[in-house]
Amino acid sequence: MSIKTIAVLGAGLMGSGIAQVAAQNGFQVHLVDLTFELIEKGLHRARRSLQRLEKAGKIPAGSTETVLSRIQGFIDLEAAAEDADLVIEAVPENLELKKNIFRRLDVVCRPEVILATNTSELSITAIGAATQRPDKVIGMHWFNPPPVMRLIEIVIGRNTSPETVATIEDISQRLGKETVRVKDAQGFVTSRVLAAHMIECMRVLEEGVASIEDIDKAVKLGLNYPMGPFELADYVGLDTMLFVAENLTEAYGDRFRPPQVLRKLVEAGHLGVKSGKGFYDYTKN
Ligand SMILES: C[C@H](O)CC(=O)SCCNC(=O)CCNC(=O)[C@H](O)C(C)(C)COP(=O)(O)OP(=O)(O)OC[C@H]1O[C@@H](n2cnc3c(N)ncnc32)[C@H](O)[C@@H]1OP(=O)(O)O
Ligand SMILES: NC(=O)c1ccc[n+]([C@@H]2O[C@H](COP(=O)([O-])OP(=O)(O)OC[C@H]3O[C@@H](n4cnc5c(N)ncnc54)[C@H](O)[C@@H]3O)[C@@H](O)[C@H]2O)c1
Repeated sequence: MSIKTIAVLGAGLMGSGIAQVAAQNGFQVHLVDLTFELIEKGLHRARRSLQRLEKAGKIPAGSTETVLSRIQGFIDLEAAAEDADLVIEAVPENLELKKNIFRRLDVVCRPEVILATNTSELSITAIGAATQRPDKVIGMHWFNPPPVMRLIEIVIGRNTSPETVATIEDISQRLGKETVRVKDAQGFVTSRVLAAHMIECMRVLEEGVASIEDIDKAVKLGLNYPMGPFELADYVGLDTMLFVAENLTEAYGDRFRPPQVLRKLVEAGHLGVKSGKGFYDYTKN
């Protein structure tokens, strides 16, 4: 099947970036969120990113608006998905929400359409089981920011077919990304390893070993990571990191138990860059 139109569900941090990358590579995109205001916010993020790429000469001069014109906003999931050739879901990290959405997609999408999820760590097999096409359900795990990060982690559910894997590898390549194949184990490779690193850094903070700023500086300059753990947690979203840590704890035990400092920030509504405050305060500049 030739893939021309991609429906992207969720216009948040990830969905807006995924929609942008798809549009940059010539696909028509149906971008879905709960309100047109949220879709506008996502398109604004994509516009700013495209302008950066244009300024750096990474996309042709004047192409920002052409790329954006390939993205159409929808608040009706069924209307967005019914003529899509591929669906990529990027709604919040909640298994029941994702299963419910996949159930609805299964009713409305043509039988041959692949349904991919950008989940950070939830079970692809469980999401697939909510549909009558588990062979066409797959994890397509992108990284933040999607226009810059080079990898898509392809997560193969228990019933995902080899044809589905091959099609998603091909599409990922057409989107300019490298891929790795990973089994459907909680946290896959990247979220499990990242969470272990971040949680240990939060424990170091809680034990009073060093300040937020000095832990970030140590990891950046001493270990050569592009961002310190607290900068990165704020960037990814503290709510997402808490969901990931809770689910990893259920799968692997106490070593992933979410530190209090993370839980309290989320309870206070401080979700990182997207809410204006997290480990750092972004409202000051
Ligand atoms: C939890 C989930 O399931 C999985 C995840 O997503 S885990 C998180 C994965 N992501 C990471 O680990 C990100 C770590 N950080 C980084 O790689 C880098 O800090 C970064 C790429 C975000 C920014 O790079 P950095 O050098 O720190 O800053 P900056 O100079 O602003 O950006 C570098 C280049 O990227 C570009 N860039 C950064 N963000 C961009 C965006 N959103 N859109 C377009 N271009 C962007 C900049 O314009 C710049 O381009 P240039 O080299 O041509 O000037
Ligand atoms: N933030 C990251 O760094 C990152 C990286 C890789 C994967 N992920 C995963 O991607 C997914 C989305 O994360 P995010 O950071 O973009 O979250 P986000 O909160 O920024 O965006 C989620 C969007 O989905 C929308 N939404 C909620 N219910 C919806 C529905 N029923 N239909 C359509 N849209 C709906 C929300 O309004 C919101 O705009 C999660 O599964 C997350 O684990 C996140």
